[in-house]
Amino acid sequence: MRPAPIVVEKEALGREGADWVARELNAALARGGRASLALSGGSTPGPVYRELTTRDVPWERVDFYFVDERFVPPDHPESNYLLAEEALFKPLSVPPQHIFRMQGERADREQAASDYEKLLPPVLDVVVLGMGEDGHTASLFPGNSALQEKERRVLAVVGPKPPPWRMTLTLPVLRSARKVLGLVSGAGKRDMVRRVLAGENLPAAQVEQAQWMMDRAAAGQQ
Ligand SMILES: O=C(O)C(O)[C@@H](O)[C@H](O)[C@H](O)COP(=O)(O)O
Repeated sequence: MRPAPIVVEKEALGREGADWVARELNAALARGGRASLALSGGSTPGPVYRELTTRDVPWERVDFYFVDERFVPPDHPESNYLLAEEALFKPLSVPPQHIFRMQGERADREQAASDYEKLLPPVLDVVVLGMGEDGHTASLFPGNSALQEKERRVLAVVGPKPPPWRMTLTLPVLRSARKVLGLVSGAGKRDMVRRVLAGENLPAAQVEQAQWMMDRAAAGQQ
């Protein structure tokens, strides 16, 4: 069943998002062993990542993965890795062996995607998603054939959001994740939020277990 969305003040999105992720990571760690956290890019998750660095989580037991990556080098301003590195990995001093990066600098995009499949755990514990105004999530864009993928866990795709070439987890991976937080902010996404929550045939609506968390503007409350 699709969880009811959580609506918070814009300034509280980072804090509430971080509380949610920290709680679910700790719940996953309470089962023993390590926990996996997969990160998205875009503008909305940054404040959540920064807040997370102050949360009480045994970070040395967390492995970091990526939901998607743009085909740019890891020090490029458009790199999702760079965002996570600055907001999360550096402040937490995460050792490199706990960071599983999508290699956006590779020329052979197909090979880079299939290499990443080998790194992914069978099931991700916690996933952070965003959503675009067109209803995309991860780098799964409306109308793209990647949405039909049933076998491959990671694909190289071309999308309308620049930079166009991207690597993305596929729906089977996202749909099998234990906990998914979808972050949305701004009035520009209001219409799409409504359609996704109504279960229309849009990429973001396919991840049915996602807990969407948004500010009032995205929820159409102001
Ligand atoms: O790397 C990316 O582009 C993404 O992971 C993408 O799916 C993003 O989460 C949404 O486009 C929302 O992005 P904003 O938060 O910037 O609106």
